[in-house]
Amino acid sequence: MTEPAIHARQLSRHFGEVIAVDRIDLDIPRGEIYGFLGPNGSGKTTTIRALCGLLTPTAGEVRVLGREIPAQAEEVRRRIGYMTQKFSLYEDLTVEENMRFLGSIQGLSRRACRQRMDTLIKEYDLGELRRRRAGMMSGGQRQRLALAAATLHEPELVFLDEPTSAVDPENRRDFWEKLFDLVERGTTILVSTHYMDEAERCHRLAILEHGRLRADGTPAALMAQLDGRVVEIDGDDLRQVKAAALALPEVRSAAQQGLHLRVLLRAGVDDPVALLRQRLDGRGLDICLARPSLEDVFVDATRPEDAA
Ligand SMILES: Nc1ncnc2c1ncn2[C@@H]1O[C@H](COP(=O)(O)OP(=O)(O)OP(=O)(O)O)[C@@H](O)[C@H]1O
Repeated sequence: MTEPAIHARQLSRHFGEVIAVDRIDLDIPRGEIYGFLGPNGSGKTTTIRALCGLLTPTAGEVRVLGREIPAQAEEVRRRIGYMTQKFSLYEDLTVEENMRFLGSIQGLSRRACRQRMDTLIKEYDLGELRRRRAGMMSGGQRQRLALAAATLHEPELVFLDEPTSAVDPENRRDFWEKLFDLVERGTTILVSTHYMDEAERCHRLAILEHGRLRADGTPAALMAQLDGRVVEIDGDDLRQVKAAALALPEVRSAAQQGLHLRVLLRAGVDDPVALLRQRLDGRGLDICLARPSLEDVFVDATRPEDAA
C-alpha cells in the first residue's frame, strides 16, 4: 500500500499553558483534498505549521511524504507548497517579480522559472496583471497569485490555510475548481476552512475544536452517521417551539433556518419524530425527519455541553 501523504500520531503542540494541538492522529491519502474544519483558535494553523516542519511538535510522530518531520523537513521542503492565511507575497513587487523571486528561492533555473511562470500566468488568468504590483490587486487576484506562487515548483503536497477568507463566492468557486485541477494531476491538498460549503467539497475532512480532532471521514460518511437524528419542524411561533425543544434532554441543538426549525437529537433516541410530536403536542406542528447536513455534523462534533 502507498504510504499516505501525511501520517501523524498523537501530534501535540503547546505554547506555555496553551494546548494548541492535542494528541491528533491523521492519515491523509495522496491525491485527495483533505479539509480541516474548525472555529477560530481550534488549532488548524498550528497543525499545518507542525506538518510543514515550521514548528517543532511538543510530542508525537509525524511523517510527510515518507519523511520524518521535523528531522527531515529540509528534504520535504521542496516537495511541498504552503499558502499562508495572510497574503505573504511582496506587495511592492509585480506578479512577475514575485514569481521570479520565489523561483530563485526554490532553486529553479531562469529558463525553468520563465516556462513555469508563463504556464501559471495563463492558468490563473494573470496575463493582464503581469506587471501589476501585488499591493494594487483585488482579493481574488491576490489569491490566484498566491496559489500560483505556492505551486510554482510543482509540489506534490500543498497546504492552504484558510485560502478563501477574503474573497467573494464567485472567486471561491473558481478557486476550488483550480484545486480540483491540481488534484487531477496527482497533487495532494490539505486545506483549512471554517466554511461548511468548502468542507463539503473535500474528499475527506477532520473537524477540530480546542486542538482536538473531534471527527473525521468523508463528508458523506460523517453526515450518514447522523441519519435519523435530524428533524425539521414547520409551524407557527417557531421561536417558542425552539425554546420548548431545547428544554428536552434528548435535544442536542435547535436552530431556525428560514421557515423551518432544525432540531438535532442526541444519539440513542429511537423515534425522534414520535418523541417530538408527543412532547411538543397541541401546537399544530408539522414534524418530519430531515437529511443531515455538514453543519449538523459540526454541531454534533463540537459544543458537547451547550446546545443552544
Ligand atoms: N505563537 C503562539 N503563541 C501562543 N499561543 C499561540 C501561538 N500560536 C497559536 N496560539 C494559540 O493556539 C491556539 C490555536 O491557534 P491556531 O492559530 O492554530 O488556530 P486556528 O484554528 O488556525 O485559528 P484561526 O481560524 O483563527 O486561524 C489558539 O488558542 C492560539 O491563541
